[in-house]
Amino acid sequence: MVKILVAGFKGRMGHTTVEMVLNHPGFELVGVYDPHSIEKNLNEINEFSELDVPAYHQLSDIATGKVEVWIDFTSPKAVFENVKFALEHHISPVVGTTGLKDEQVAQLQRIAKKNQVGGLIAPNFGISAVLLMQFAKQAAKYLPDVEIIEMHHDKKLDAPSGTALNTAKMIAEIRSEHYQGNPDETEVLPGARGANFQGMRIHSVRLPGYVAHEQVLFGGPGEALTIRQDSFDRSSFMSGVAVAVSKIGKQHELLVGLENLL
Ligand SMILES: NC(=O)C1=CN([C@@H]2O[C@H](COP(=O)(O)OP(=O)(O)OC[C@H]3O[C@@H](n4cnc5c(N)ncnc54)[C@H](O)[C@@H]3O)[C@@H](O)[C@H]2O)C=CC1
Ligand SMILES: O=C(O)C1=N[C@H](C(=O)O)C[C@H](O)C1
Repeated sequence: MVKILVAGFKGRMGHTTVEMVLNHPGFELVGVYDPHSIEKNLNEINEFSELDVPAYHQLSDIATGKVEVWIDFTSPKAVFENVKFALEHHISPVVGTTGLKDEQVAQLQRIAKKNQVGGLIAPNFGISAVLLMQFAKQAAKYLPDVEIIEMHHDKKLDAPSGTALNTAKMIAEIRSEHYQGNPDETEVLPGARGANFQGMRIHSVRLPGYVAHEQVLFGGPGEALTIRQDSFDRSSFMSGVAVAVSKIGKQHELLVGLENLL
């Protein structure tokens, strides 16, 4: 049994993850963490009243010796400290939280190496999104003019989404940086052309009712290609999280991208 702590357990993803862990025959939930929660035990929540799982509110209270894998669905402000804490206590992080800066990821990778701990940061655990990113990278080789539209629920904190930014980074591995659009264009309303990543424009939509969706649009002379993925429900992320938890114990470095474990 893999012994797991879920950080951010009161949130949308954290709650879905707690249910997945409890229903998985190979996983054991040994703790939950959320400094903004009031419960001391998960059994104080009605649907989990039969369980006995300690709920922690500060990092220093966590019984680290009992935890093998730290699943993190928290917030862009919290994730760095959480993952650093896990790595320094020889706990493998499986991180879905977005918003880490490149230099923070590099620092965490150094800490993982020093402590010989494996881990994964995945901008998206949904297989449709993993495939979209790979297909987009392939397409950009032939159609290098690209714009990304990501659409999310209106409670999301970061923009652009981690998936959109990662899509742009993957495309940038094979696309040379260049300006797209008319060099003389003006934004009549500031921001109209979206964020700019090496000339690729990224547009972020936030609307109630949406979960997580992305379109990558390619245009060439006389033709266009659109690649789209939709997560209609947060269960779409759970098989990816489960795969990562099952495989992470065999790793000795901090990986980025679920494709590294598929
Ligand atoms: N990689 C993936 O496949 C996915 C990633 N995400 C990402 O996961 C993160 C969480 O998303 P949601 O669940 O929608 O957010 P949410 O706002 O519903 O939940 C976040 C939870 O984290 C808690 N929290 C805040 N600071 C904390 C800390 N220091 N330690 C532990 N918990 C803390 C909050 O109290 C809250 O309960 C976001 O960054 C989002 O982009 C979301 C869906 C899929
Ligand atoms: O906040 C979300 O909901 C999601 N966040 C991730 C991201 O920023 O890409 C993954 C997915 O899009 C859902």
